[in-house]
Amino acid sequence: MSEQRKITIFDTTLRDGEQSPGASMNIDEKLRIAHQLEKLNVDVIEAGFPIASIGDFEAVKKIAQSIKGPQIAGLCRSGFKDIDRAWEALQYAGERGRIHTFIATSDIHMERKLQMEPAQVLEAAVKAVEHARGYTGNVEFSCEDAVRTRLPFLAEVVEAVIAAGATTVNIPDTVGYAIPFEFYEIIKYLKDHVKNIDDAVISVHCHNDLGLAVANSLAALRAGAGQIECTINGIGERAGNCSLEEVVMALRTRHDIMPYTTDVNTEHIYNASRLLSTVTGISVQPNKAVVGANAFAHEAGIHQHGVMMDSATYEIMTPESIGLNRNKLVLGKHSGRHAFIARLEELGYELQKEDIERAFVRFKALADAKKEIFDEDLDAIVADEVIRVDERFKLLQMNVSSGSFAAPTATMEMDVEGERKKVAVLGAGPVDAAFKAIRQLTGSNAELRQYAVGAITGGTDAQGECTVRLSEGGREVIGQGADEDIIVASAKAYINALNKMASVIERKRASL
Ligand SMILES: CC(=O)SCCNC(=O)CCNC(=O)[C@H](O)C(C)(C)COP(=O)(O)OP(=O)(O)OC[C@H]1O[C@@H](n2cnc3c(N)ncnc32)[C@H](O)[C@@H]1OP(=O)(O)O
Ligand SMILES: CC(C)C(=O)C(=O)O
Repeated sequence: MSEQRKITIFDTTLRDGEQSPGASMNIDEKLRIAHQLEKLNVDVIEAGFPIASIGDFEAVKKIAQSIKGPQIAGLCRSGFKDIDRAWEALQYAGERGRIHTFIATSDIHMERKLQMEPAQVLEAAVKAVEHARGYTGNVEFSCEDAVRTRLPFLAEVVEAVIAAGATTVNIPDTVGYAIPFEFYEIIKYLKDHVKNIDDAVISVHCHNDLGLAVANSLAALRAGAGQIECTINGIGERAGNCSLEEVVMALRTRHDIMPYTTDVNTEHIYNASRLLSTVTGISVQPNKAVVGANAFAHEAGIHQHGVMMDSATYEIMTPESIGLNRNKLVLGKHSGRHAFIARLEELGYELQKEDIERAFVRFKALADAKKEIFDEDLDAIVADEVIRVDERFKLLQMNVSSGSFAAPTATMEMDVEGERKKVAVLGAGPVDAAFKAIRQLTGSNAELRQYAVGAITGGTDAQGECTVRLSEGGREVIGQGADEDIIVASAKAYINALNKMASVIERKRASL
């Protein structure tokens, strides 16, 4: 096996990940995720795009102030205004602050989008890097749409930005077009043709439009790349990015043929995945590699028999290696605060005393209605009682009558921006009546794009979990809610989505 190489893990969940439709996070939510990334021990956290909005600027600043350990990056276009704004937020991370500036280099992007000549793009790239170097010695430059860029021009840009002071040069597959052999050749070409290539770390940033983001990233390492950009659960623009958990676990599991290491504490992967789903409302598909609900489940008799004899017969990694701990205390109505707090801590939640108390009261109420409380129930409780408390619209109480005889009616009482309001409304069904009542009370015109209901765990006493996707003025948000009563869960999800929409609109308005 050739020499060991440490790979830099650059997490962009809070920037490219946030570009997933509906994944917008507020400042507190971003900070919560950043703390989890700190526990994972990623090398770099890309915290946002500071010039995009006041909210994003504040989030990057707060993360730069609070997170110790990982470097903090902020994205900016090649214009000086973007770079200045990025550093204004990143300066709080001191030497750990990284300016990440970019411009597209493919013919289609230069001609059709930027309407710039290649020479102008080259000049803008060099000037951006030089300007960023005026602030920090930690500058990353990305050639957007590198995979569709003519290779001699790509090499020219890479050489020029390294000469200008870029310490990391990123080669993104912006549209997820590459296949592994080809991506290997692109990185190899740069290694062979760029004179000063060893003066910078070569990074890759792969999108998943063909489902090849992880494979392409691994191929690039073989050709000499030293940094992988990735996101938790693979979220990101369109089909998403290279998934952190997949690429890191591939490196750990197949270390026999890939002599590369990372510093990621993989035991925090499962909690990171769950926390992100809870915060964004974007759940993980059951068959998702590494973190899906079925990733360590065995259905077929032959498999079950094998696993009973030796789990390695059908498991190529252990659940414990990603922090999925099967040996846990069973929580139920006879459990006390000690076991409850211990479980929350195992799940990665660090809560204030008063948050724990509120969550515990809700836990006891749920445990009265339900035999066993699962981790997913605890996630829903934390989401409702801790993560979503500072909201503009709150459900106070509701009652819905429905059936095959009387017209479905929802009576709803809400706190709307500090004012107690009540209404009774008829609907085509109970959910329709509840949603109409919420719309009347909040005055919202958002369009309902998707409504889904499921059970958090098995059994008829399971909590119902609802997901609601709303759109308004071209913006899309996802809301989630959970409750033993699925109509109440639906109302909570709708209200959660309205709160997210309000905060997205407010952040955008503040930045204009
Ligand atoms: C591949 C990626 O993922 S890149 C990151 C994508 N992420 C985002 O876009 C999210 C954040 N973006 C935003 O909030 C907004 O797009 C802003 C604040 C950056 C810009 O908003 P606006 O000024 O309204 O411009 P808009 O988004 O409509 O158009 C983009 C402008 O940036 C220019 N541009 C695009 N990329 C670059 C670049 N790398 N360097 C310089 N200019 C660029 C475009 O040519 C266009 O310029 P124009 O306004 O002179 O025509
Ligand atoms: C700005 C770059 C890194 C990017 O997100 C992309 O090209 O997909």
